[in-house]
Amino acid sequence: MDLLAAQALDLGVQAVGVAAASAAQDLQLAFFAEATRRGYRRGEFAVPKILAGPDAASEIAEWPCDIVLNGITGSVGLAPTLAALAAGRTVALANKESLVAGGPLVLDALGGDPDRLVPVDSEHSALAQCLRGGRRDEVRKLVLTASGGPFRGRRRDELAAVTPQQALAHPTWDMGPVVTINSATLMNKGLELIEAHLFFGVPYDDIDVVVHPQSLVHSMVEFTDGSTLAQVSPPDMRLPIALALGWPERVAEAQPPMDWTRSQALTFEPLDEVAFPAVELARTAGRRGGTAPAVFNAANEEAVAAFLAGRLPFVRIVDLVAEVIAEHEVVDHPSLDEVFATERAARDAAQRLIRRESERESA
Ligand SMILES: NC(=O)C1=CN([C@@H]2O[C@H](COP(=O)(O)OP(=O)(O)OC[C@H]3O[C@@H](n4cnc5c(N)ncnc54)[C@H](OP(=O)(O)O)[C@@H]3O)[C@@H](O)[C@H]2O)C=CC1
Ligand SMILES: CC(=O)[C@@H](O)[C@H](O)COP(=O)(O)O
Ligand SMILES: [Mn+2]
Repeated sequence: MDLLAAQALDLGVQAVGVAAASAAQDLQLAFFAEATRRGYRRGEFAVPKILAGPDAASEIAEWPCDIVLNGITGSVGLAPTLAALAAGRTVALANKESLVAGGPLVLDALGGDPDRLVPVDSEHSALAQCLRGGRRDEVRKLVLTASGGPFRGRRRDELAAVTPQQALAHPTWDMGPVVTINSATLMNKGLELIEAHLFFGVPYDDIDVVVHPQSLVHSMVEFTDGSTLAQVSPPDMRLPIALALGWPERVAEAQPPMDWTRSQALTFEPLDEVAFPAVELARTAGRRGGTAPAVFNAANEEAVAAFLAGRLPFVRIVDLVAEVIAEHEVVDHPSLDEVFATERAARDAAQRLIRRESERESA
């Protein structure tokens, strides 16, 4: 809170949105405390408007600006994405879950201008850069790279007892807890597979996933003449964020480049689909379309929260998502209300399975 207040003061931020009313009060107090600490007097600093509540992020997303960067975790980011697009903004999208949950609704909201949705996710930024290298009818496939997470190389039976602390130790990226657990289960790559299909309109059959432990090649595009273009840079989000904010222009010195004077290896290996079935599950949900991807994501969000709270074993995360999907009757071409209702039902179903699992464990 103190850091946010200090940053808001430094940047002269006009408005801040927070989910909880108590957080709004804390932020206001932190803001005035920081201004006092700096010796500012009334009138010497701009007081940002602090919006609170479940609609705060959507309200902020509608504010007049050049571009909205959605860096919220979870499909709770869908409403702000849609609000920003409806207000005519361009959206730089880190929040992949909003595209997965509400894909066709988000694409419709672009009003025929695909440039209003710009990828921030490192793989999709890489793909967008590589796609500049040829015409769309020259693209044979997209290749998404995956670090493989902290448990790369382990068999399924070796994953049974892994702890949240182990799963949170990502080998190459420093990220928030949900996306980090998703990287460990490979659910992140499943979400990114659906995200790539929606961003670039490439069929699921033509999107591959390959494990690349160094996270230096952020993704690749293979063209019909046999050429593959790869985007390479150190694992650092400053580059994709800067590129998204300035798209299609590059921002000079966005981050330090690769050091090609140093010996280093770039390695690639196939994904172990038995130990990590998340990508195949995502492919099935994505191909099915309708509400299936929203269920995939919502059930996963619940399972990840339960794993982090010590209420669900790691290997059960993906199993549970598969079970919730199996129970779900897909609605084709859902409205926003139908997406929300589907998500609620998927979360309830996931919670029931998690409770049953905990009861079985404690019996
Ligand atoms: N970190 C990375 O390198 C990358 C992240 N992404 C994606 O970006 C998104 C964010 O990831 P990351 O930054 O790592 O996650 P963090 O956990 O670090 O940050 C998540 C942010 O979401 C906010 N948030 C959560 N719920 C709500 C809500 N209901 N209303 C408003 N804000 C909310 C949090 O606010 P608060 O702090 O107030 O809780 C927090 O600022 C995810 O979708 C992730 O997959 C994609 C590529 C790379
Ligand atoms: C930085 C970023 O874009 C993350 O989504 C990252 O890709 C996670 O890495 P893995 O999912 O490949 O482990
Ligand atoms: Mn990514």
